[in-house]
Amino acid sequence: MELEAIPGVGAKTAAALRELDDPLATVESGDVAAIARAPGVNEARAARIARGAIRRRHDDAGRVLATDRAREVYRSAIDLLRERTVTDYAAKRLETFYPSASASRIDEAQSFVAAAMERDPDPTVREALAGVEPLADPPTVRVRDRCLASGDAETLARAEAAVPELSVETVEDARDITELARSYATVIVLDEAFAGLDVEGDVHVRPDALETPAETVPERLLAFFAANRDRLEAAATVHEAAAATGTPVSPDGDPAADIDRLRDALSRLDDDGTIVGDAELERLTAAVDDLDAAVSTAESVADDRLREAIRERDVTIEGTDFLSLVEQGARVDSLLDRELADEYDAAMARAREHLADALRLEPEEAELADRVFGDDPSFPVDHDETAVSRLRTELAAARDRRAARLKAELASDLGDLREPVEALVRDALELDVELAIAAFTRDFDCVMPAVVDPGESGESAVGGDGSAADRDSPGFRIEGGRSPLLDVDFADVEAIDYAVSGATLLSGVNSGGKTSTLDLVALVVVLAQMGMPVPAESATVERFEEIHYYAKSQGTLDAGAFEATLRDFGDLVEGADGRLVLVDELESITEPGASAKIIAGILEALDGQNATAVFVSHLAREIRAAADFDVAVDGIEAEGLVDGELRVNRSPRKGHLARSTPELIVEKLAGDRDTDFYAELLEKF
Ligand SMILES: Nc1ncnc2c1ncn2[C@@H]1O[C@H](COP(=O)(O)OP(=O)(O)OP(=O)(O)O)[C@@H](O)[C@H]1O
Repeated sequence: MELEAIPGVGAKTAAALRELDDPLATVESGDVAAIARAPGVNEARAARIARGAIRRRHDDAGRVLATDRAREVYRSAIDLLRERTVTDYAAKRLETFYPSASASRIDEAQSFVAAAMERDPDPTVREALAGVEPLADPPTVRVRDRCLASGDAETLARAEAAVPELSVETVEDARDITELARSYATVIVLDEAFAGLDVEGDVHVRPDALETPAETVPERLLAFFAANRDRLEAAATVHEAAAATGTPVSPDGDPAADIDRLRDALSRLDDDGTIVGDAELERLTAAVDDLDAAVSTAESVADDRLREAIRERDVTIEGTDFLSLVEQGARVDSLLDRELADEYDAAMARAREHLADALRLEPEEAELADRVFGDDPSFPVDHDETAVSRLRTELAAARDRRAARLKAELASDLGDLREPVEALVRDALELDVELAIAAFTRDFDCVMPAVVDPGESGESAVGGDGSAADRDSPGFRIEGGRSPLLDVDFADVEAIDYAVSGATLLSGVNSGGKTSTLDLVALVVVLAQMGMPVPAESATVERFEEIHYYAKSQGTLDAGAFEATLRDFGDLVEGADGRLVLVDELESITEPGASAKIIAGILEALDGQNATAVFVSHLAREIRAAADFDVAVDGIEAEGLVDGELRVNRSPRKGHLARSTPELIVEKLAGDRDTDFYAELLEKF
């Protein structure tokens, strides 16, 4: 499949996606973080691309959300889910769920979601998730003591692209290589032709060096793991915490990467990509760093020793010595040599001992250190700078060799973990998606709905009453539905039952819950077609082609807006099969008489088709009168007035025109007051 075949992916986006390792597989995986690694593609865009790929896979070109209000309900659904995520990744990944009209897409989403619903949103796991993020590629590290060399232009170009960390040098002959070996600690020659070359320095002929980056530049892997240490440790903790709750992240129980090995490798790595925890490397590093200070302390130690020895001795100078001192400018050192030879030797031994101890030198290193304090007596004691410098060079070389070996070893350990840790982190992030769905399920007492085929006649979601059952469209049936979108605490939301097949009016008292019922129906259908659980005890919904939800208009429309609205409905009733139409008080757009006629006309047009429609209206009686067919009416009934407050049964009653609020009040007054006026008024209703 071509990338451009994915809905929403144009030539520019496709070019950006081609920068990914395996663009098609990445886009198909739905891994929003991986898609967002393409240049210029942020996570929101990545979610849209992933959604496009899903649509493409399921041949799902339709747009189920057909109106602004329907799209708002979807946003609310997504927000309720997203609020339950811990990571940004999961929040974005949830956006790849959309209400679909494709049975295969809904099945696919439902099977993922059904497993997610079983998860336990354990607080320790959620806490650990806070530190998990998609793995980042650290900036390229520059390694200055190693270079690649080749005599072939094509190999040089490949080397530059494959190993940007190292300098790439052109060489023509062994002389060039010898020259390079003077400037770089290590030279890696890429041409087979130089095999067997004998030049001085650390020169390797490795034609496969570009294919084995872990050996050529272990720094790359080390930098990757160092930069991602916190994320990796957090992901490891997620896996451990999830396993401890008895519900491991991966279905087969084993994390994608060996966590003990990962933790061990990370403990050997510093945040800047250097090696830690190796006593020998630490010894050598400290020895190089402390060398000057240790030499100077060793001198003081020897001086103290000599000073003490001299102070305690009576030195007898023979006349000839005294004369030679005075006449020939001979130095006291020569006297020291003769008179205090033993003490001088002891002081020097003390200095050497101190140096070896302070720097924790190994015997062969100590031999070099011995030369720092030679046999020429002097007071104060002096050191041999050349010997110090040799010692420094030897120690630094040993340190660098050790570091290089450890880096190579660690990189080879980490090399095996490079791929698995990607999966380790992705699984942890995916777990967050699942836990959000599990939390949503628990918080709103959700069930997995049945989503039935529009063409399944006799499978009506409504059934039960004859009129509805013989329709082709199953419509929806919700039992014990409780909307989380209400302005009351979820605990206080009253459960409602409602089922509709075909077109119906929904009447009822003011504030009885008509709008809330439409919201609940829309939310349940949107969630069901996303493959998500719904807030109800049970629900069966038709797999609708489109959801048209019109919110109540904020007042009478002017002529232009009215005409536009009417045209919308004109389009809506054309080919309305498979559509869910929810309309809230359409009468508010114009004067009541005209409204009733318009609503009656729309219902008539819908009635002949396999559409499911609920029109909330206070004009049910007038609409019925204006319609040429028997309009179905449901009603949210007030059970009565208690202390001036309506007591409502929130579940709409099927085939029932509910009394309006004014009618209820007149009825109450007719009962309370002893005048004919209210009784006569009541008869008019
Ligand atoms: N199922 C319910 N459980 C608890 N409270 C509810 C429920 N349904 C509605 N309510 C409460 O009733 C209020 C009014 O509901 P809603 O706006 O849906 O009524 P309505 O019938 O559309 O009113 P109107 O006829 O004035 O447009 C809501 O704001 C909410 O506080």
